[in-house]
Amino acid sequence: MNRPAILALEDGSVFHGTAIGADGQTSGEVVFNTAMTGYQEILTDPSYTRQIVTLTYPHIGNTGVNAEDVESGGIAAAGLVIRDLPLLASNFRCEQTLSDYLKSQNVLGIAEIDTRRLTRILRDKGAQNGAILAGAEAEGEDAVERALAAARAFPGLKGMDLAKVVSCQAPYEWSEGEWSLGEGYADTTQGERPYHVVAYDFGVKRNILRMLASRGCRLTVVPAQTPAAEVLAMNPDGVFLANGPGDPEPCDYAIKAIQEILETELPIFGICLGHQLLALASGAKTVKMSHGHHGANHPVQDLDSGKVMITSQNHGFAADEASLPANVRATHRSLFDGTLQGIERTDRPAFSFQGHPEAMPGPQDVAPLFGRFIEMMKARQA
Ligand SMILES: NC(=O)CC[C@H](N)C(=O)O
Repeated sequence: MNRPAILALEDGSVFHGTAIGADGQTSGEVVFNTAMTGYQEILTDPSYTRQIVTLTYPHIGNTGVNAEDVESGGIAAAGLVIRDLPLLASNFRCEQTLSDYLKSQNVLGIAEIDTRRLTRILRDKGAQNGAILAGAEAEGEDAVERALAAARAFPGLKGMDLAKVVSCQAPYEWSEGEWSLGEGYADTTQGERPYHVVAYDFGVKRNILRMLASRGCRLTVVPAQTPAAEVLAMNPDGVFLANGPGDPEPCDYAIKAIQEILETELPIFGICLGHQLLALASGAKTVKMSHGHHGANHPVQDLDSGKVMITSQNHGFAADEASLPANVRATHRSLFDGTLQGIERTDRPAFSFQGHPEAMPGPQDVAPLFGRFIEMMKARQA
């Protein structure tokens, strides 16, 4: 039996479809992601907290879901919007259908709407606040009115500090990710990983931790509001600033901590929200973008080499290149809209990237940035 669902946007657009997840109501900022694969990683990326994600690829759910392809402990997105849910989920790793997965985590989803029309609205007008009603909530003459009211009641992500909401509550150690010293070493897998990295958890994706661990990092993941003094007392070789949801600007605790860590000579590497926070801590400004970047095929240019990389992206805010102070250099730029994609401090061993070098989902072109962080720690140890 099909259950009804409604998606409403703050601009008054209304879509009628079928409920594929839990019944009830949800609201958030509606964004579109153009990646063709990775729906499970997208749903569980904490950076999507309070965002309703529509996927432009039309068939979503073909391979079902499994317990491994997750970027956090559960679904973080506020809702899912798709064109078509296949009748059958089929893959040797499939443990559950996408629909059962959404229901089991009490997350709403809507299918059988014109996602091309929706995407054009978001592209032309910018990301919209929106709401989904599903099941009994979507029935009755006043359902559309209630959906529009819920969409307009969402306050918007600007000014919203979500990093401290999704962050871990207590520090923990991370070692998942195969590590070896590499070719040429007799003993490739034994012994202690050589670099101790403290990672600020603003909503960290697990594949970032895996990629650091597999390059020789022992990781201590700490809550977003951990003061710099506590981090420095752990005597790290480097500090990592994670991705995360919401607006970077209100994260004053993180900006202050990063400023204090910048006073030392510790290597710092930031990804996405971590990049925006490094920019803010260095005196630059961030801005809300129109519809942001969410996809796995975004061309980004390395400004030093001229090389163009295909990258994975998920952000709705950006550090403003025009606001960079003299001791911050632009290192990367988006070839889609010219926005800033990477920075480095000229006076400190600190750099950051706006897109996702860990690329889950996505291409691996930017993965060497992890190696750059390792080289900085190696240089400091020497
Ligand atoms: N993936 C991220 O870290 C996103 C950063 C920030 N929340 C933004 O939307 O721009």
